[in-house]
Amino acid sequence: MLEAQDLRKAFGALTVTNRVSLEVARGERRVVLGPNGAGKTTLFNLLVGELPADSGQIKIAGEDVTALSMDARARRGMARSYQKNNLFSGLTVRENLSLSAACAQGKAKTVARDSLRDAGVAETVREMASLVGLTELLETSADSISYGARRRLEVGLALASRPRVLLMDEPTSGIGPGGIHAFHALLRGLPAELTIVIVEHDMDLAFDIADRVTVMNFGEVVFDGPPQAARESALVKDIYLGTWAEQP
Ligand SMILES: Nc1ncnc2c1ncn2[C@@H]1O[C@H](COP(=O)(O)OP(=O)(O)OP(=O)(O)O)[C@@H](O)[C@H]1O
Repeated sequence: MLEAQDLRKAFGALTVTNRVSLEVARGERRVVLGPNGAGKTTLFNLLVGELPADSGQIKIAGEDVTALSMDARARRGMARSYQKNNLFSGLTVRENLSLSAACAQGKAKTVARDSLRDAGVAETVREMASLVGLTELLETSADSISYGARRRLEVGLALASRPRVLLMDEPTSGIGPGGIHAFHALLRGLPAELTIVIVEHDMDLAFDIADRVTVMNFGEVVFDGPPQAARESALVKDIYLGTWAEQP
């Protein structure tokens, strides 16, 4: 469903992703692990089209999207939920979800009460709120809900476009053990055919949800395999203990 072939990106003299290839099957839960600065966020930026790759190729469902804009990739089913807070804090949960659904359905030209009351938009909002466990909080302002609920709302916003591929950058960062538990329940409740790629720092959490794990270090993929193999890999352990050094 999502393929990257030999992606490379440099900022000046600093190469931040190099020879990155991955292939994520339809419905797969892929976790991308790696220490700070390994290039995980940059990889996401390349995949969604926020950054152009210097070289390499990206495909969604077999179609080459490397030259396409972020919007064009979104129309082909790519969505991303952000590490940073990306909500309209003055608006309610319902209004946030409605705006996202109206945009995704091309009904936001006159963003106003009319588009937000549209039956198709309202239906999507109901569905997404239920998927991310926010039905009870629909009328609450986004700045009054807990941090964990805000993170779930961000996922809801990304889902409102009914993506085929969802990229999540550290969706559980800073939400505490209870929030993490709720987030994992949310992940398990998402449609089985949705392809999900998650950047996650915590290995145990990653192993709990991953079908397959990709480990990055110094901008390169250094491991790609099932969670159990990642858990047993001396290389992966070394990277996490900080004793692995880049080979010349
Ligand atoms: N726009 C930019 N200009 C210059 N350097 C950048 C830019 N964006 C990222 N970098 C550098 O690229 C490297 C990889 O950063 P990136 O954010 O992709 O890593 P990461 O694995 O997501 O790390 P973290 O877990 O801390 O978010 C870092 O050294 C970072 O400083």
